Amino acid sequence: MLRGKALPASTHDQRLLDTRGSVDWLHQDPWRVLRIQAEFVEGFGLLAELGPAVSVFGSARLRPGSPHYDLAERVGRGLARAGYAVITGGGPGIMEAGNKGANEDGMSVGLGIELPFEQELNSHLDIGISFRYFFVRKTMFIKYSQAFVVLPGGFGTLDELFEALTLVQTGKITRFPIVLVGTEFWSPLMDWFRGTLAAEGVISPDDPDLLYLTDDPEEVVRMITEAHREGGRRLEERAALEAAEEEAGT
Ligand SMILES: CC(C)=CCNc1ncnc2c1ncn2[C@@H]1O[C@H](COP(=O)(O)O)[C@@H](O)[C@H]1O
Repeated sequence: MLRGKALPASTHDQRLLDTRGSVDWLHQDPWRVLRIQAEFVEGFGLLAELGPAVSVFGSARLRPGSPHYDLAERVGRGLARAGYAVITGGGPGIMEAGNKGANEDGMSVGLGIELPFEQELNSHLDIGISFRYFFVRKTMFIKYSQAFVVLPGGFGTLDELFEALTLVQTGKITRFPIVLVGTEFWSPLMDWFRGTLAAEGVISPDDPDLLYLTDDPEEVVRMITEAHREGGRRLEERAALEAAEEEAGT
């Protein structure tokens, strides 16, 4: 309820119907909420029936010919052949390589981001969506994939890695393997986790074990499928135990 001086100078109807007015309001936060909502609706709608999927992250800057590009392509192919859709940021570099590998044998998805410079989704996609908001896009990666594979990359890649790691560490997502590909690139980070973060007591000693580390695309697929199989088995065991307890009246 609004009274007296709190009353606005015009009504919602007036502002809707008066097309001659200023359009500054288009850029105000209440309107943005609807755009944000629209991005969620579009993303949820397009991805709802995707099936099992793995997100592949890595540098936008590495080009064909780089060993990491080649590795990402092989990872994408392996995941697709194992029945996983591959989701990337839809851009160039490692993202493009992951999509390219997946495209022939499975579903290839790109969740792009609007950037200050012109940027197109790569051409190896079955489903491509461009987001305005980073946080909406990040929700899609987490919601629609069951594992993250992280190849060498810069700040964008680290942001995606640390978000998933925090969600797993705090129990917000479970049965969610995170695989780092590129032992030479990632080992210094793992050493820092153990030698500094765990040693200083700012993470638990076993937190670094939340990450798998490998150079082998086949092992990436094996680690993910085994983690999912193991997680599924544990869920079934728990359900059976609960059913038995219920039957016994305990
Ligand atoms: C050439 C160039 C800089 C293009 C940027 N174009 C991009 N298009 C889509 N996703 C991106 C882009 N840049 C960063 N990202 C996101 O951040 C990660 C890569 O960032 P970086 O290059 O490691 O830090 C990707 O996994 C992706 O999800």
